[in-house]
Amino acid sequence: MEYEEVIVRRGSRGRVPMIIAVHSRALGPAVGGVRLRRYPGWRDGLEDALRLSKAMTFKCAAADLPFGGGKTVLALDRATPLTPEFRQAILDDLGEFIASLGGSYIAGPDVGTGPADMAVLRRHTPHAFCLPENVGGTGSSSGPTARGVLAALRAGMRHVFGSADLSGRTVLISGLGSVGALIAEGVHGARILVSDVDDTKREQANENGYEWVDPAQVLTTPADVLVPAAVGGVFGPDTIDRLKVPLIVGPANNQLTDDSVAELLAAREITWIPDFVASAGGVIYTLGREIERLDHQAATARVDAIESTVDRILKAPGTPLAAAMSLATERIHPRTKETTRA
Ligand SMILES: NC(=O)c1ccc[n+]([C@@H]2O[C@H](COP(=O)([O-])OP(=O)(O)OC[C@H]3O[C@@H](n4cnc5c(N)ncnc54)[C@H](O)[C@@H]3O)[C@@H](O)[C@H]2O)c1
Repeated sequence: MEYEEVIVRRGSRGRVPMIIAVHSRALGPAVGGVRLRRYPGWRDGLEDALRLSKAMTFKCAAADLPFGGGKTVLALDRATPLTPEFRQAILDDLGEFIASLGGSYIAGPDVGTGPADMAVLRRHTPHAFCLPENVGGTGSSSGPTARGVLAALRAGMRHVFGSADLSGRTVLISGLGSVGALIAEGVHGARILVSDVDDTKREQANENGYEWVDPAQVLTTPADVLVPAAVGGVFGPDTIDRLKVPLIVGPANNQLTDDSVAELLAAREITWIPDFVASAGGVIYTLGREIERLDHQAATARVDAIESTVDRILKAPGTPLAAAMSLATERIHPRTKETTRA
């Protein structure tokens, strides 16, 4: 089994299956978000926990963090309404569960949970991060996530265009949400195109002087850089033929339908910066501040170091995905140096 520990427990208050998967602690305590969503059965939740905890190991290792990969899934059934009381009961159960692990797993927010839920866990255990600002946490991670994407973008620009200067370049941002809007504010000098399935964002785009692109046209609109900042699974064998961009870098998780798409993008001479590298700014910053107790400057410097990580990945042979995976793997399993005796 490639996982260090996988525990499934049913909470005594909420009676919801809670799955904590610890993929690896080779580099430090396992960190990973708490996913609270409905599943056909708890075994489907288990699959998610296994897949996502492994992805966290690689995300942390690629970011050179002293943490391993873990994940929690709280597998709701399809029917029970998620009332505030029920939510509280589930989180109290989980808080006790995490406390019983003695620090081998540290929880953060993920799909279905946020900083306020982490504050509930903190009543039971110190092993939760990304707390609201009013209880001493760093609050939303969107700012450092956007900062990390901009760092990755600079490295990508240098690789593709020979300069990180965005003047006269066209940047197309898909998803004008909390991260996408901050990226748009940060791409100084560029012509900015934005797109969102939420049509009410059109006004926000107009007010800021961004040009609007219909979501159906995103994959066929020519631009210098495409920034996926909405949902995953956007690049697959049937969609990438239409792309008219030389560089893709953005925060959206799991952008490729599967890893083999990285080869197809490379064959089309499109530079794709792996999402788990580009999107790591939030986790780097919040862990740094709340768990490692770094000051703002030191944690921000770590986020900015995404630029040199991407430089390194883009200089390595093979696709950027293969290079990022191999960088992470080297850190997780450093090759033991052979010693010879005289
Ligand atoms: N917030 C973070 O710190 C963080 C960290 C790592 C990764 N991410 C990932 O980055 C992405 C953006 O995160 P966010 O916090 O800004 O989310 P968000 O929910 O604030 O914004 C997402 C935006 O995308 C839009 N959208 C949804 N589907 C779309 C589609 N098919 N085409 C165009 N627009 C679409 C939504 O209307 C929304 O405006 C997500 O994939 C998220 O998982 C976020």
